Amino acid sequence: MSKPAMHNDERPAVERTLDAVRRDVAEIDRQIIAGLATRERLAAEAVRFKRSAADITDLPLRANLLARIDRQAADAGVSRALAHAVYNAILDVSIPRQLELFANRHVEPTSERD
Ligand SMILES: O=C(O)C(=O)C[C@]1(C(=O)O)C=C[C@@H](O)C=C1
Repeated sequence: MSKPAMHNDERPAVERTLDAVRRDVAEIDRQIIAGLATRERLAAEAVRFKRSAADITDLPLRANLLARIDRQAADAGVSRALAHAVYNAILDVSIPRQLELFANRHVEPTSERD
């Protein structure tokens, strides 16, 4: 896409309204939330393949994920600080949730007669 022509004061010649910018931001937020919902479902699905809680809290797994995120952030021009803050926040919620699902999977159903 070509850049809009600039005035001498460096503002775009065709100025968008703040409302238009906010609508675009809201659409990006919708996509982020939709992606997070899909990610949560996939993380829950991954629990089925875990043999122990340690498979979920595995530090090399987290380190590999963050290394991949670093590369993707660099390619996209996103700062490492933002990418790490976002993904550490995701994992800080996602891992305890996976552990909870794992624990529930391993609870034997109690007998109705007990
Ligand atoms: O890749 C896995 O095995 C997962 O369980 C997914 C996932 C993730 O949310 O990205 C979950 C927790 C791990 O520490 C790292 C990866």
